[in-house]
Amino acid sequence: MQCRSAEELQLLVNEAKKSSNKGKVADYIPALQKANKDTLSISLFYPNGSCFSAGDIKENLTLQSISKVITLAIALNDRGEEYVFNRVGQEPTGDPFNSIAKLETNKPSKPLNPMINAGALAVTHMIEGSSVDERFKRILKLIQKLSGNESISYNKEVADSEFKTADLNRSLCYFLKEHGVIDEDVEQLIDLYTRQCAIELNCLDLSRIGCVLAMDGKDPYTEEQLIPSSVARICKTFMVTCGMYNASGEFAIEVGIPAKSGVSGGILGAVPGRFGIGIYGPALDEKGNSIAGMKLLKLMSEKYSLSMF
Ligand SMILES: NC(=O)CC[C@H](N)C(=O)O
Repeated sequence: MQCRSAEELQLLVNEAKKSSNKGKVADYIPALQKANKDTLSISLFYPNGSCFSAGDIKENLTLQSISKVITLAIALNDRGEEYVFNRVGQEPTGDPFNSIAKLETNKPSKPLNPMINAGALAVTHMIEGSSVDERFKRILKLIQKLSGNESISYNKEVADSEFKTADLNRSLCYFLKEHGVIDEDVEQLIDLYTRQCAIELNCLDLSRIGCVLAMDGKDPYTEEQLIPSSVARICKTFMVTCGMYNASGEFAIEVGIPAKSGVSGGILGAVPGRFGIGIYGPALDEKGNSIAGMKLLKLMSEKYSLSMF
């Protein structure tokens, strides 16, 4: 079953939106505090090009942690599975996304998965290119292709704001450097990472990216294989096991679709073989997931039988 109309979707949005007041906009990246806590929008994009939406889907959001899925796809392409997974693990942590704890206790010392900050920083380090600009352009280019929107760029204010305050991420990098997981200049890596997190798009763009992932990496319009299907499979698997931080298990039970969230309040969803989802709801729960976005996905999963389990 699929969503029959934007009106039907709007009713679910109205219901889910009620939970926004229990959440809080991210403030550890100062520029994100400007977001409107009560916003909730969604776009669903189907392989035949049809799209349903509710809320202001043209409102922009930055990718934040959602970018980790895209950089993983590039690193797997650039370096191959063996290289990537020798340096980053494949297991959920049960810890917050920016935790440093398991880097010390896990032996050998490597990040447990590519969806936590430590793992994502190691993955971004692996992206090939002769300069930060060139590596960043490669990330941006893939996002433009996946979303079919060449005008996507990054929000410099958000990137600068995170760059100035990213001391915890710097600590993760120095730890990784000490243990030989990365070997580049930390400021340079933080520059690239904060730019990747600040890539700015809207729900519609996000839902198109989700649709390509749902269709195993193939653009349903052009039929171009934008990401190899084996890479798309790995990305979607990490989205299931680690995509919603330390709420991924509960999310798998309650919603049951591959999804990745970011602290901007974005959620990228891919319902395998069916459609892509883009959500923006900046009020976050205590784990950093969009509180109304999670509620909306739960309502949708129940109504449209979306769970893959
Ligand atoms: N959970 C997130 O979205 C985190 C991304 C953010 N840029 C950070 O590194 O802290």
